[in-house]
Amino acid sequence: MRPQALGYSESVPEDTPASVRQKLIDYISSDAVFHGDFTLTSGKKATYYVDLRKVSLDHRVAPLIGQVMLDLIAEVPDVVAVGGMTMGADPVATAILHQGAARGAAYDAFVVRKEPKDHGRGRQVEGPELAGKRVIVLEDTSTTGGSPLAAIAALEKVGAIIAGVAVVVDRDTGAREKIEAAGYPYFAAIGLDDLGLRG
Ligand SMILES: O=P(O)(O)OC[C@H]1O[C@H](OP(=O)(O)OP(=O)(O)O)[C@H](O)[C@@H]1O
Ligand SMILES: O=C(O)c1cc(=O)[nH]c(=O)[nH]1
Repeated sequence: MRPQALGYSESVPEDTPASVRQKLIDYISSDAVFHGDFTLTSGKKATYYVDLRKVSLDHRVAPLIGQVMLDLIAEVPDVVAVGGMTMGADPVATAILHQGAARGAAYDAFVVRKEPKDHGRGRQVEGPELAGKRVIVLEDTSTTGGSPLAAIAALEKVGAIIAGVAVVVDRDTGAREKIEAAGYPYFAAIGLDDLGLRG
């Protein structure tokens, strides 16, 4: 509720999608960008690393991620579930699930294991049954696009229909091109220019 005592309720700004996205960019810039020499999952070398786990597991920032990602995928029709390759995608998926529920949007979440489980039910995709269902594959940070393509292979094996790939931070190093060339729409919430990381 807005404070009545101010007497100028018109001037108390609501959060807008743009202001929420800017808050997220600020948190990522201050808490999740590390400079140095890094080896990436693809084996490539890099001079900075976006450790999105630092913010996707932070109670102040996870709700912002959920809201920004909901806005990013809002126009993709008939999507019933979101998720991706564990573990970077996992907190992003649950943020969407919870923020979506708060908005009345019914997205379930799923987790794709890096390898099928070698006991129990032997599943690689955990969560709801996805055969014949449209899903969005999530990524926290995307470099080559190899991880979402591996997640897609596992999802298609269980009959899911891929409606697109949505990433929080895109490093602009070929993931979009690779995903689109494979025939999937690619959505990115935040890029190098937003984070002041472009060359
Ligand atoms: O676009 P790509 O070249 O596939 O690289 C990006 C992937 O690398 C990171 O995961 P990582 O493999 O470090 O695993 P983790 O999420 O389990 O930490 C990140 O979370 C992405 O999933
Ligand atoms: O390519 C990667 O492995 C990678 C890059 C990055 O900036 N952040 C991350 O979590 N993974």
